[in-house]
Amino acid sequence: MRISVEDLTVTLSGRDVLSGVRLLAADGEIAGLVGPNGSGKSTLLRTVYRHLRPSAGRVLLADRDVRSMTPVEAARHIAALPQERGGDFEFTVREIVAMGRAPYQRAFAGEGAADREVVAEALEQVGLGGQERRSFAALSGGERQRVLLARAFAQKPDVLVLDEPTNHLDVRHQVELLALLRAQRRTTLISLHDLNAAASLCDRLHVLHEGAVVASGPPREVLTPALLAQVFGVRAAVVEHPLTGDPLIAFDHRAAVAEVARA
Ligand SMILES: Nc1ncnc2c1ncn2[C@@H]1O[C@H](COP(=O)(O)OP(=O)(O)OP(=O)(O)O)[C@@H](O)[C@H]1O
Repeated sequence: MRISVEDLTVTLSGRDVLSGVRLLAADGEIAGLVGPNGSGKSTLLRTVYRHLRPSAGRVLLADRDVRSMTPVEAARHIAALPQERGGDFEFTVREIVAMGRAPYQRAFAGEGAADREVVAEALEQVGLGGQERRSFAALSGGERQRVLLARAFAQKPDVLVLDEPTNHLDVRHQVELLALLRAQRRTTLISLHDLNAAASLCDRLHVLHEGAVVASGPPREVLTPALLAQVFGVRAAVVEHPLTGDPLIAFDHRAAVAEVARA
């Protein structure tokens, strides 16, 4: 299901944190949001999953404004992995993943066999099969991230909205997560700080800078040395990845250090 963001403005504490943002994730496509700290990525994602209300513009899922949906309807369509956490600490791994099935259960009806199957499958997908009884509070940051991702998968949404899902993950789990997202073939809007991960995963990238989209397109067209200098303030070469052929950004860490030293 396609997500389109139309002329979105979000005002927080009297300031337009996003202004006139337009972007698209086509059906089945993985669209990446990249941009420096504070550029508005989380604000945009929060507005897509209805945590924030736009002051102008709208977010459409296919042709429907997400604000016109009931909470249950929205939860059947959109699953989010937000950056902020909390409130989940007294639960086991399985209980948290099973929460993803709530939008499909009638009040007090509890879980059915089909729900149990979906929960088990989601746990397997993130490599947490067999760990159902562990307490969420006792997990590492990366394990928690994978539990919350399994909850989003268990929701069986049309659209996944993921805010920095590779945070806390070691490199193997990062690679596995990206492979899992590719294999899902589900419309996905994802923010990533790791530009090389974004270049390899995303069909389309949207670059945010100071609350506005400054470039959109396939990673190869968007991630140019000029854009990296203008938007991120870094010197970098963009070469071809020797194993995959994806664009590979080689940052000049010495230049960055030299600039910081000069400032
Ligand atoms: N509740 C709020 N009230 C006022 N300003 C806010 C609020 N939440 C975020 N902002 C501001 O909005 C801007 C964008 O923040 P946002 O978290 O969307 O950026 P981001 O691109 O996700 O950043 P990061 O890469 O650091 O996670 C920042 O300047 C931030 O200080």
